[in-house]
Amino acid sequence: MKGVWTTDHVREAENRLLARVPDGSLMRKAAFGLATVALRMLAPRVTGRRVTLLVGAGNNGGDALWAGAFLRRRGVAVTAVLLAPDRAHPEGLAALRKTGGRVITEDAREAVRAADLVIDGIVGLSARGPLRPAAAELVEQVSAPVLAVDLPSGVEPDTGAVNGPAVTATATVTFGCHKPVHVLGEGAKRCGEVHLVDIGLRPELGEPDITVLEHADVGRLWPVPGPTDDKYTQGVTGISAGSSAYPGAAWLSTGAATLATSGMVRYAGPAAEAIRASWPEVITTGSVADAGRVQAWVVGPGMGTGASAKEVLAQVLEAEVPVCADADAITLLAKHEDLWDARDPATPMVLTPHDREFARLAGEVGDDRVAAALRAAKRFGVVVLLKGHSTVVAAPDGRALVNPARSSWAATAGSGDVLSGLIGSLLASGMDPWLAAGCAAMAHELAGELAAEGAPIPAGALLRQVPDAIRVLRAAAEPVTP
Ligand SMILES: NC(=O)C1=CN([C@@H]2O[C@H](COP(=O)(O)OP(=O)(O)OC[C@H]3O[C@@H](n4cnc5c(N)ncnc54)[C@H](O)[C@@H]3O)[C@@H](O)[C@H]2O)[C@@H](O)CC1
Ligand SMILES: Nc1ncnc2c1ncn2[C@@H]1O[C@H](COP(=O)(O)OP(=O)(O)O)[C@@H](O)[C@H]1O
Ligand SMILES: [K+]
Repeated sequence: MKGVWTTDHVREAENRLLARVPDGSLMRKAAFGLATVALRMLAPRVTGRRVTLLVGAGNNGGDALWAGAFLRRRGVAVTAVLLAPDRAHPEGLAALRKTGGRVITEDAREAVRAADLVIDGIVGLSARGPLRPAAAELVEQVSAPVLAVDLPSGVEPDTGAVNGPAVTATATVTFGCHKPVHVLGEGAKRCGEVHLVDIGLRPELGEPDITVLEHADVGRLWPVPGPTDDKYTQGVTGISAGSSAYPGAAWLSTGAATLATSGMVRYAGPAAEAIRASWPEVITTGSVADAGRVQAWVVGPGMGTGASAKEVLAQVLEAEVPVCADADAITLLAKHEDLWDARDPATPMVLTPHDREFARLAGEVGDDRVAAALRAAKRFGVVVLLKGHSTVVAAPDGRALVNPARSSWAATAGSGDVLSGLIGSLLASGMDPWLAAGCAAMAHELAGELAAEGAPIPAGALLRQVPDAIRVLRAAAEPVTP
């Protein structure tokens, strides 16, 4: 598991650390790590290569200047462009000048265009809003790889939001820990490869604000049948989905539950015949009332939002087993407040809205997706999985998890139905609902990646890769044999 800390918490931790280490040592450590990554990006030839530093008003620029001094000692031709000459970090500037680095304050276009590598030290943790026009104009001239200091300038550090001109980095060096920008939204895409440089901050940081699961974590958590298990003991998943208009949603969701875990799947709804034909191992009935016992329900995909769908949703909520409510079930819950009364608040529930469903339920998502999901989770007493390129999973107790996607191939019609089936089967296995949603999000994204291999895919292709995705996750959890 990887931890992520908000800028406020990073700053507090930095202040505690700064109080007990010699002046300037932290920045030099950070800059040395930055220079090391820069050298790797320049390799194999380093001497005589041209590195241009874009230097802003604060310590972010200070890091870039100190790194420039380290690079000079390795024979790199370093030019620093000072965007705020009066406020450039004095010690960093002195260090660069001492090593023979060139410093310019105007006519910087050529230095930017001719660079082999650009280091973005325009703004870091104190960044607010997009790049200012002068910086934006310079950044537009860049064609070389960009190494961002702490974060790509112009991106919001705590949300990853991009609301105007911002740097797109080839790689980003983060100091001490990961921050929200490195895992959230457009910002995460702008970071490129993220390198963590240890500056001794970890002991000062406390509990992370956001968790990012890794393949091995999910592989370890994935339910595996034991020698004494049978089809019931592993948990039975119930799927209440589909309609005559949308039988495919039922097919995708049921298929995902069938492929994700070894227990049993029951389907209840109007697509029973179609399900029987393609998933013969699923026990099908026409209605939730006749379905028999399940350990978790998935409800909503393609079920419609009329009176009969509302009645079905109420029955599922009254069953007092964990529920994953998706798609139309979310719209129904937003429309009919009385539906919430059908639910036992102590029984786990996962809601899986995309942005428009979220807006119906809890207002516009806004830039801060983690805060929005946490707010809704607390308000409704449920786990909220907010879909998108970075999936956010928030629990009512304040836990937040982010699953950053490596590609966007999963953004295709019906792929959300697959996700709900995965979550349902993990809930049925008895997994904590926050982890169930997080593990499902990762398996889902990985299945999409494996299926796509660089070309668009339908949701059915993503579904078929679920077993391979589970294999990859479980393999990551196995100890490496020498
Ligand atoms: N505090 C520490 O001990 C350490 C800090 N480090 C570096 O310090 C950085 C934070 O430094 P600072 O707090 O001095 O602030 P920054 O360097 O992030 O920002 C400096 C100033 O830039 C201006 N600014 C804000 N938004 C802007 C925008 N969109 N365009 C242009 N200018 C903008 C503001 O006036 C702000 O105060 C970190 O990102 C990291 O790079 C590292 O050296 C590690 C140690
Ligand atoms: N840009 C994106 N990059 C990666 N994954 C995405 C992106 N947009 C959406 N997804 C994922 O694709 C799925 C889409 O679900 P949803 O919007 O419910 O579609 P549908 O209702 O058609 O199944 C979700 O799992 C979501 O997280
Ligand atoms: K930066």
